[in-house]
Amino acid sequence: MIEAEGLTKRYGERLAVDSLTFTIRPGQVTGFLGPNGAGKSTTMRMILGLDTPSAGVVTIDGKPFTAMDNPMREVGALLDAKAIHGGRSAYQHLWCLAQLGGIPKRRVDEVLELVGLTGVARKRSKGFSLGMGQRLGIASALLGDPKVLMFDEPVNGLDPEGILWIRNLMKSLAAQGRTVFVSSHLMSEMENTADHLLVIGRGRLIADCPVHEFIRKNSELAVRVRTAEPTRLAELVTAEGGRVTTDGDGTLLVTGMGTDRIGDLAFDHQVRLHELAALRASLEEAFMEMTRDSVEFQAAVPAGAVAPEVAR
Ligand SMILES: Nc1ncnc2c1ncn2[C@@H]1O[C@H](COP(=O)(O)OP(=O)(O)OP(=O)(O)O)[C@@H](O)[C@H]1O
Repeated sequence: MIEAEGLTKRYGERLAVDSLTFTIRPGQVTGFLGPNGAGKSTTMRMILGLDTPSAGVVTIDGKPFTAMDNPMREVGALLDAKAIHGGRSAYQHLWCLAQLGGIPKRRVDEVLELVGLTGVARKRSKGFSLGMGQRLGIASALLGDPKVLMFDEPVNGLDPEGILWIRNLMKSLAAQGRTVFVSSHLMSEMENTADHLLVIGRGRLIADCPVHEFIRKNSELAVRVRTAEPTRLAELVTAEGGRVTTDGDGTLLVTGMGTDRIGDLAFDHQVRLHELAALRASLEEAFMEMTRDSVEFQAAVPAGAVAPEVAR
């Protein structure tokens, strides 16, 4: 478990992390979301004792990182996958770390196997692809078999297969009862990986809730309706307080009214329906909506097509 209380980091005039209080619980994947510059890496560095808080405290299983006897066995982290000596092989890199942490040699083979690098373990890591580098970074984090794991943007630049692999790994680590804390600015990725979300913007806590609750609270439900009589149904829905927009082929998009009510209305007035589907905004949309005011670098974004999903 990771617990922060009033965690604050100031760089001169800049308040990078602003009085964050949160608890990251074991047994689930907690996604750490925020736009660029929100303070995610700074927070993670403070958890790992790599940065000193200007105020507040953060502990891992009740202790500050700096007070741990053998940190490698208690917490594993992937902060910067490139922080590896290119002249060394994956095996040498892990064996050096293992010796520092008093970890037996067989564990090096175990983690190499776990991340799928056994076949290239003796090759110099200089020739590693981004994905292999990430795998090696993850192997280092897992070396001490720690209960707490932190990954800063682990899927950055990975191909779909690598992303899927990391996603499944996070979930299985959480299912083993570990605390898994992972930062990302890929909302769609968190939607598929995380159980719980911590959202920050400009260093401040914006949300701390389960993923499904985040979506429910931050996205308006819309309903897509296809009918042989769009004009008539639109009138009926509007008369009952719903809001209707139409697209070119006569499909209605209704907000402010759920599928049950629309279906009943259609039935009562004998309007034939061809499709009635609840849509919800993706996490991406909910996140952008929520952090709209806290984005450090705003760019003009063209009004994009909504890519809603059918509600589960
Ligand atoms: N060593 C530093 N000195 C001065 N300012 C810093 C330092 N490290 C971070 N900052 C500033 O603190 C703020 C938070 O940065 P941080 O890297 O923690 O954000 P982030 O959420 O991880 O962003 P990104 O997604 O872009 O990595 C930014 O405005 C950044 O410029």
